[in-house]
Amino acid sequence: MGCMPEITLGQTSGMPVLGMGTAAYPPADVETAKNAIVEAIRAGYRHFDTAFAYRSEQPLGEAIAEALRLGLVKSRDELFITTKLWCSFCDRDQVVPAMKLSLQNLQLEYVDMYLIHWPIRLTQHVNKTPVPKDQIVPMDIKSVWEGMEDCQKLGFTKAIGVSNFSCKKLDELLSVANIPPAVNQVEMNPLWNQKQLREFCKEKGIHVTAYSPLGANGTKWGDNRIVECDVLDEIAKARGKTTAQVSLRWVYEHGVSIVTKSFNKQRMRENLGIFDWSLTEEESNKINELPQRKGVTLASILGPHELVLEIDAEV
Ligand SMILES: NC(=O)C1=CN([C@@H]2O[C@H](COP(=O)(O)OP(=O)(O)OC[C@H]3O[C@@H](n4cnc5c(N)ncnc54)[C@H](OP(=O)(O)O)[C@@H]3O)[C@@H](O)[C@H]2O)C=CC1
Ligand SMILES: O=C[C@H](O)[C@@H](O)[C@@H](O)[C@H](O)C(=O)O
Repeated sequence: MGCMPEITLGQTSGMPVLGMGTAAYPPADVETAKNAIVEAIRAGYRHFDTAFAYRSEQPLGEAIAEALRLGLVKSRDELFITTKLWCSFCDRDQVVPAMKLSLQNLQLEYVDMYLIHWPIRLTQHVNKTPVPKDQIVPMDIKSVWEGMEDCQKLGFTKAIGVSNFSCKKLDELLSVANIPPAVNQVEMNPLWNQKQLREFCKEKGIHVTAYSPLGANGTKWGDNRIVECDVLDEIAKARGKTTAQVSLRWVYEHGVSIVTKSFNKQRMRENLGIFDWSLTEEESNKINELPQRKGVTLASILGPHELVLEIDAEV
């Protein structure tokens, strides 16, 4: 697989640049998810991305316990774990309790990174989507961030950050934050290159993590336009790689970290094979010219409500 580089963010131990995502579609049962995660640890993954909303915290926790039992890792510190505050907890007094709930699901004493999942608040817990319009309200960034800072100060997480924040939302956050966000996790792949947001984050010292780097192939929030892209396919064939590897390598060469999900033994290994080769300038330029389109929208999750569409439209 080649040696996996790590990124140092504040007080965290190094974050392996490629992590395993755990948002499965169709949703995986606890046993399936747990077994896939143990397999990923066996294959060499040390960075895992979960969220309260994915219901994958419990299987991830069980997989970590199992990996420790099996001796696949010697201590929990060898793993980098990210989880996320769901929108229904985006209220000053609910942030620390939500963090504790996630730790309980994970059977862990701390996570390495805690992110605000989306810059919006839901007034109720919902099990069904689309969410009724009257339950979707703006999030008070200042007070929610105070709760996130509490989580870090209390030692529940090594670092805090955000996800799906636009330049505008980051500006708002930076103007009130005592601890600046370490990370902004956003969709990024050859068809949605996030040029503007990446430049903004670089200037402000915020590290970008790319999600859905394969276009979320086969899920309800993505499609096959990356893994079946002609331009990527041509490069892949010429280099003896797969379109997925070409996409992941292209994302990696932009200085960001990546979370990508596969619960398939062969594909999770395939996705690790991006560190012992590089794209030529000509290949990169070809990929850079691909027409852009945003894949993952909040509207596809919560419904096409005005506030949600506003968030989807911001870059
Ligand atoms: N912060 C946020 O709002 C969001 C965060 N995320 C996080 O990012 C992670 C990754 O993003 P995700 O949306 O899952 O999408 P990805 O782009 O990582 O694609 C995952 C899908 O592609 C398939 N796949 C994996 N490897 C290959 C391959 N080599 N060739 C072909 N198909 C492949 C997987 O199926 P299979 O398992 O069968 O291999 C899965 O269906 C998530 O799991 C989640 O942790 C995702 C969306 C939003
Ligand atoms: O059930 C669906 C999944 O949780 C999906 O909502 C996420 O992957 C999402 O795109 C995210 O916000 O992270």
